[in-house]
Amino acid sequence: MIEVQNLDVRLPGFALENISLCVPQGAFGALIGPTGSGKSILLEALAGLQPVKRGQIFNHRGEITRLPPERRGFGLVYQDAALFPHLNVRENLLFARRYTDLAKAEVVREMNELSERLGITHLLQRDVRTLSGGETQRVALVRALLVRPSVLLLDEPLSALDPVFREEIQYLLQRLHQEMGLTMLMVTHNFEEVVMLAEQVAVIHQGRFLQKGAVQEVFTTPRSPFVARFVGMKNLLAATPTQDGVLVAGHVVRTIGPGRETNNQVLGIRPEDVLLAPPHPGAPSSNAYPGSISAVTYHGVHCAVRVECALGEVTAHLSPREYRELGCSPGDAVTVILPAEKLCSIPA
Ligand SMILES: Nc1ncnc2c1ncn2[C@@H]1O[C@H](COP(=O)(O)OP(=O)(O)OP(=O)(O)O)[C@@H](O)[C@H]1O
Repeated sequence: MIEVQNLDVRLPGFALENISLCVPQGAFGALIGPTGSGKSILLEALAGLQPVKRGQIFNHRGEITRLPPERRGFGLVYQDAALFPHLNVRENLLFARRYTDLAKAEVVREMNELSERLGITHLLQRDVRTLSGGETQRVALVRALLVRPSVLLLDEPLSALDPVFREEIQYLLQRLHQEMGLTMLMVTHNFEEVVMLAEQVAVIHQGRFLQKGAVQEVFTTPRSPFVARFVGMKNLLAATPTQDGVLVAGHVVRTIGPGRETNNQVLGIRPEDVLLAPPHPGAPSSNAYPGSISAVTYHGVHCAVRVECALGEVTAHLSPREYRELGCSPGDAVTVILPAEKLCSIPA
C-alpha cells in the first residue's frame, strides 16, 4: 500500500500542495491531470527523487518520507523506460541488483522467471537500442519488478506506444495487477486507460488534487466543470434549479439525486449515456427533445453524434451498429433523450 498525508513539494516556479491519497494493498490507483499539473513530480516525490517540504509518506511497513529511494520498496517505470543504452537487456536487468540485498544467483533466477512471465527471455542478449516500444516497456517492467517492489509507480508507461503495443502492455499491467496482487499507481492522460485498469483515481491540476475517489464515482459525478471536461463528460449545459429538476435554456430537465442547492449549475451527462431515437411524432417522453444531427465523427469503437436541440448542442457516443440502426444522417431530425438517472448537477 501507499499512503500520503498533506504532502507539499516546493520547486522554483512550481509547488505540489496538500496532497493526500491512499492506494490500499493490491489496489490500482490512477493519477490524471493536464500537462504540467505535477503528476511526475508527485511520483518522483513518492519514489524519493524529489525533496518533500511537508507531509508524510507511508508504505505497508510504516513511514518512509525521509528514506532513500532504494529503501522505499517502490519500483518506478518511466514513459521512455529510461534503459541504459550502453548495456544490453540482461545487463540492464541485473543493474537492478544494486538496489537489493539478494545474492546474484537469486537475482538471476528471479530475472529468468520474470523474463519468462513477461515474454522477454528471447531478448536478454539484445542491444536495448534495437527493441520495439512494447519490448522496451516489458524490459522496463521486469527491471522494476526485480527489486520486488511493494508498489509499482508507473509514469505514463503507455503514452509512447502505438495502439497495438499500448493494448499489449495494458493487458500485461492488468495481468500483473491481478495475478501478483501488486499495488500500482499510474500516471496517464488517457481516461479510457483509467476505466480499464484502475479502481481509484485522483485528478490533479496546478499541483493540487481537485477530486479523488472510485473511478465510476469521479467519472459520473465530477465536482467541477474542469474535472467533468477532463474525464470526458462532454455535455455540460448551464442550468438553474427548479421544483422538478433544473432549467436549461428555458426547458425543465428532470433530474434525480443531489446537487440542486446552488443557483449557478452545470448539468452534465456523459456522451455514452445520451440516447438517440428516431423523431417522435407523439407525446414526448420525459427528458426527450427534438433536434437535428449536426455532425458525425467515427472513432473506431464509437461514433460521436452531435445534435442541435432545444437545450443546445449535445453529443452522444453510439456504437457504429447503434448509429446504423438509428438510420439517420447529418441534417436529419432525431430525438435526444437524457435519462434522469444519468444526469449530474455540478456547481458552476
Ligand atoms: N526539477 C524541476 N524544477 C523546477 N520545476 C520543475 C522541475 N521538474 C518539473 N518542473 C515543473 O513542474 C511542473 C510540473 O511538472 P510535471 O512533470 O510533474 O508535470 P506532469 O503533470 O507530469 O506533466 P506531463 O503530463 O506533461 O508529463 C511543470 O511546470 C514543470 O515545468
